[in-house]
Amino acid sequence: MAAGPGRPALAVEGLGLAIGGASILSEVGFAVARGEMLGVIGPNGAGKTTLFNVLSGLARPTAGRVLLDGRDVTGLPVHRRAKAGLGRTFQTSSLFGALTVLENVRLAAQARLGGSLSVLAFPRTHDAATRRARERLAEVGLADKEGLRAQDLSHGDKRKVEIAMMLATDPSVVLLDEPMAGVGSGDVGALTEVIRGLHRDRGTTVLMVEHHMDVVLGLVDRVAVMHHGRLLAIGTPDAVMADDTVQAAYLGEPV
Ligand SMILES: Nc1ncnc2c1ncn2[C@@H]1O[C@H](COP(=O)(O)OP(=O)(O)OP(=O)(O)O)[C@@H](O)[C@H]1O
Repeated sequence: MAAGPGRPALAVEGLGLAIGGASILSEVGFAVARGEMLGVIGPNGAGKTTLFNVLSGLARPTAGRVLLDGRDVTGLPVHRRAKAGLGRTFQTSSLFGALTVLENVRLAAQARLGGSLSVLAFPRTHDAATRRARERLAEVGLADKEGLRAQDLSHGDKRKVEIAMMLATDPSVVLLDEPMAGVGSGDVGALTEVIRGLHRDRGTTVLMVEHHMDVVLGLVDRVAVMHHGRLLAIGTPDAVMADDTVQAAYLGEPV
């Protein structure tokens, strides 16, 4: 299939993942429109992180397909999907603590711009990467913290650096895995606004796993509810939260 404006930014069809006889994901299918923000929620162990692993290429599904802008990327490794425009942040911090904020983001920018081992080309790439890193840090509101060591930041600011690193790779679709995990209540509002900006100002397509229901429901266009490795429901926050099967899943009743 060729890429085109009417095509979903990301789609999955009949996704399944079985490990040692256990079915971790089963018949998961949905499509995310360009510029849409989709929340992925569900009780612990529902398969949300595994779904993100399959989307980003860390895990290979045993059934089904992943389509990025209409292109079948199911067989592509992580770095090829990243090159095709898929960005991801993780539940746990992926920063180099001893490096500064700017150095962390510059590394991501350099990876995108293509490093060169030539001593003649290096200064040029380095300058371009520094410029790009500073732009992305400004976008997430951390311009004044570029010289701090990453390990000295609050959890909320670390998450913002991770988002800046992801943005430095120019993704068109981003996967945010529990961006609020470990973030103090005082930082949740600012981080929520950074994520809202990704969507509103950049038009980035965003999929976000998050346990903070108030954050998810206040941000997203639609919510997908996972339960026992299956897609239980998908729709607007109001419709999904009014769904009896979703209520039952959260109360631990059989659905
Ligand atoms: N490599 C694996 N081998 C065996 N079981 C696995 C593997 N990866 C995940 N699982 C199991 O699959 C299920 C789904 O796990 P997953 O981490 O995707 O859930 P989750 O919805 O992200 O949970 P949480 O909200 O707690 O992060 C769990 O029961 C988990 O133990």
